[in-house]
Amino acid sequence: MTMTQPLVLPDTGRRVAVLGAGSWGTTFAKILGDAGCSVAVWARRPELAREISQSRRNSDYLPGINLPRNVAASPRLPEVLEGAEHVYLSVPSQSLRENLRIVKELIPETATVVSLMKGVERGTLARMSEVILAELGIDSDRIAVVSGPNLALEIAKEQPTAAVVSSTSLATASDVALAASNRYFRCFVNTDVVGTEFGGVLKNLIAVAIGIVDGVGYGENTKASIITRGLVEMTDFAVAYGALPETMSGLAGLGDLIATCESPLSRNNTAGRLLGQGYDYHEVVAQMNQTAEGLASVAPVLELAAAKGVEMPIVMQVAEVLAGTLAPRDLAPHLTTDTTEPQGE
Ligand SMILES: NC(=O)C1=CN([C@@H]2O[C@H](COP(=O)(O)OP(=O)(O)OC[C@H]3O[C@@H](n4cnc5c(N)ncnc54)[C@H](OP(=O)(O)O)[C@@H]3O)[C@@H](O)[C@H]2O)C=CC1
Ligand SMILES: O=C(CO)COP(=O)(O)O
Repeated sequence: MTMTQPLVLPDTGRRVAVLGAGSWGTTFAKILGDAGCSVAVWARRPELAREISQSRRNSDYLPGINLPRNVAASPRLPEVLEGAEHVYLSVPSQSLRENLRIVKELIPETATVVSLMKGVERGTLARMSEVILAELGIDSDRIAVVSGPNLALEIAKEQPTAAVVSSTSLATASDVALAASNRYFRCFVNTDVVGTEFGGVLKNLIAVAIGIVDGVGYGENTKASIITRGLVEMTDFAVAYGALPETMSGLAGLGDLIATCESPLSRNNTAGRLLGQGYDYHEVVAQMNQTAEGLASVAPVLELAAAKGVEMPIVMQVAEVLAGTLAPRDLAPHLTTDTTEPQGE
């Protein structure tokens, strides 16, 4: 049996930690490393930690991508978190709370905690920043979220991309944006945490709808109709929860909606396409070997929408397709809940 080596990092820049070595955690570690940070990654599987540290590769999630030398990984949380100024979280949303309970005592007292995730917790209906606040009990000014049109593999290939960093503290958002901006990744800042987080959650649901109609074989008119009406649903919902409408027409809303709905790299889009091709929910879950957050977020988003009286006919129909009560081919025409009356756009 090969022993896991201790974490060795060049002392070149500010020390940061990334928890989660999937496609986004690893890509974000590369972003931070290429921005000059010294990056410790937590990979729960020792063999993956070894590959990242020794070969500077993550062949499971980012085949063909080389990681910079200031990125190293370990399966041992204490050495990953030691001295971290920023802690970036990139595990599946539904597992965040249990993971925070494990790492709580290990997070340095003054560290900024940054969510890279795009989901809502089932049961509590909490956004990821709310789960962080509840579990860590830290000042909300020490929490930031990152969102935007950020398909991991494209960024890992260093294709120019923009993102939004949001925090209740503009100083915290700016500090994270500085740490995470490099020649191919540019971070903008805002203080609309609600809008920035919900943008990432909601576009996943519309991307599932797009995948469904794609799988059925419908064309561009159908998809453009769903994207456009989907943005209305996203905006109505987020604004009802206090988001600014301009956040939804920016990178974290429309920007991410376009990227996710257009790309076969999107796991949500892919899951939808499988549904549209006739696979049922369980078959789709079994075929996905990466996180498709939208599948778990549908129910909590519809609960949140109902609580504010927001109508979300597209998301509702995604839920029905997932439940097997609506045929995928019947999703597209029903862009409104009421077909007896003409509706304003
Ligand atoms: N991929 C992308 O393009 C983007 C993703 N995001 C968001 O980032 C978040 C993470 O997604 P992504 O990296 O893509 O997902 P992946 O499926 O690629 O990776 C998931 C990671 O979490 C680990 N993991 C799985 N289950 C658990 C658990 N119960 N406890 C601890 N760790 C666990 C996996 O470990 P193991 O390998 O051992 O299973 C893996 O390291 C999601 O919220 C997603 O929406 C945001 C922007 C872009
Ligand atoms: O959030 C993403 C792009 O911004 C990634 O989308 P998927 O999770 O659907 O792959």
